[in-house]
Amino acid sequence: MDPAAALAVRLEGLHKSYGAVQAVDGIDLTIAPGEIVAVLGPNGAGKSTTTEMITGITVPDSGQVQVFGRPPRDAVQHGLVGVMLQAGALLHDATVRDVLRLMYGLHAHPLPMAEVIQRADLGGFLKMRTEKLSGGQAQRLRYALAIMADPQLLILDEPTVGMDVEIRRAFWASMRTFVAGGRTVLFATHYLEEADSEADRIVVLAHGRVIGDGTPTMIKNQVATKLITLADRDVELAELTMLPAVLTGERSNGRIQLHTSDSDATLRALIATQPGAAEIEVTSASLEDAFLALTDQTNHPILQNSKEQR
Ligand SMILES: Nc1ncnc2c1ncn2[C@@H]1O[C@H](COP(=O)(O)OP(=O)(O)OP(=O)(O)O)[C@@H](O)[C@H]1O
Repeated sequence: MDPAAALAVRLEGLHKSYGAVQAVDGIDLTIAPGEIVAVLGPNGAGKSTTTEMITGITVPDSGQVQVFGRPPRDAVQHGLVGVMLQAGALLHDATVRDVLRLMYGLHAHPLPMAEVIQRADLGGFLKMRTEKLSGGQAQRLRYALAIMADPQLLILDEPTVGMDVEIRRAFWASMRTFVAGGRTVLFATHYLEEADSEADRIVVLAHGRVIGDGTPTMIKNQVATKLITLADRDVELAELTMLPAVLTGERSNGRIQLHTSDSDATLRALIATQPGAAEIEVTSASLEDAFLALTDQTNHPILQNSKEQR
């Protein structure tokens, strides 16, 4: 058997640009069957472009994509892949039931319709027209369409956008039971918390490249960074950026901002070595800030290969 067929997803040297924008800039990634993988990254990191290439919707400029050892479109046609794209178009002027029936006919071996409706929790609004659905309801319909073919690999691009907290929780609970039998899931998200609670592996993308790949705990330690700010007087920025665990330092609105991966270590050294340091504050950095610090800090991927240390 082709060894690639034993992998759910294999990406090799993937590149895709749109004009001057390098959306995906050399991604290598393998995903084994049964893995639940979150692709985490800020806006424009290349998450959607990557998921679109895995589903065959977007063709890479260079590099290879294999899904269960097949070209992506082939895998989709064989019902091996279920896809839920961000804001995927839903048929207009039709009810939820109409959409389900229409799509159901396209699959060779679909799940029983009652199971699709129950798993996506659509029972309460089958007669509603698609244009009247709330953001969260539309997402549940997209989810139903994704699982309908009884796929081995589910690809979900920011599946919980527009869902309130309760629906989000129910969605993930349903998803967990659906994949419990060993299906593979790849989902894109902006939310570290969601990646942490739902995935057993997190791949971090920034600027179209993989900058991290590991367990949620490992990635959380890397991206859940802190921001230390202090008055911009009687201290030297260059000296502060040399303190332990500091990732980046900059001046902003009359203050100095230090991005740190270990605020305790940075603070101890700051107090010990900088008598002029004043008006010190420590806050949690936003995920966007953390990504920026991680990608600014170095030109080479700093977290890569962390998977091997799991
Ligand atoms: N069809 C397109 N035409 C032109 N540029 C595009 C297209 N699709 C994506 N891009 C650009 O490629 C880059 C990567 O976009 P992509 O949507 O893959 O990122 P993302 O991580 O999914 O972002 P988001 O979280 O905002 O959806 C961005 O700069 C985006 O503007």
